[in-house]
Amino acid sequence: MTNAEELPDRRVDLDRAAAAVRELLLAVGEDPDREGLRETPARVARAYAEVFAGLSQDPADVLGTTFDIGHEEMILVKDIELYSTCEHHLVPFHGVAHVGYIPGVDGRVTGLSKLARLVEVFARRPQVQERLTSQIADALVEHLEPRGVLVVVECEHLCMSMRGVRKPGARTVTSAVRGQMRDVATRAEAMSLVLGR
Ligand SMILES: Nc1nc2c(ncn2[C@@H]2O[C@H](COP(=O)(O)OP(=O)(O)OP(=O)(O)O)[C@@H](O)[C@H]2O)c(=O)[nH]1
Ligand SMILES: [Zn+2]
Repeated sequence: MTNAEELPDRRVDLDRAAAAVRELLLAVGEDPDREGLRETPARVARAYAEVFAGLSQDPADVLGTTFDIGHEEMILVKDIELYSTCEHHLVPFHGVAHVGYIPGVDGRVTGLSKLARLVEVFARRPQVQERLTSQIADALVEHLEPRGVLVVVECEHLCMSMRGVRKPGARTVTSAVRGQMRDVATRAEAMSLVLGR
């Protein structure tokens, strides 16, 4: 995938989503026609369109803007807040991503905000945290051709907090390391920057 035109049209079907939410309310024993719920199916459909907007976004568009500043050392943006949706239970998981890379031989970099936008593209989809982490890393490898990439994601999963095992506060940490970031010393430097709050 190189540009938005090549993506299938995956914009959310609002009417279909609203009908499904109405069915869900009926299934749990609610009355979707009572005053407080009357607008809820349409409202939830719009909310889902926002929460899953990443399905119709292409990381190539986000990382299309690069500039050559000849910087060859590590660049790390940390504590990028994220909200995603667990694909198993369709409830949120939220936390932070730390995204770092070492530019390629040409020293080309992307704008710092683009790293946060890249996180959004993949977070706003039904996800598991491991895939979210590796997709961010692999998109950077594909589009920036950097020497190395490190992505660390730390999240609390509401499916573990509000239901199921009910362990609020448990945080899941995942990482994806590519290229020169695999070197022990480089990785240690990146991790010390991530952990140094
Ligand atoms: N590896 C991984 N697991 C996840 C993620 N989000 C949710 N899960 C887990 O997915 C699993 C689904 O397990 P199932 O046994 O099929 O579903 P369940 O009966 O609802 O499981 P419980 O949550 O243990 O009640 C659970 O253990 C969740 O904690 C994620 O991002 N990565
Ligand atoms: Zn879950």
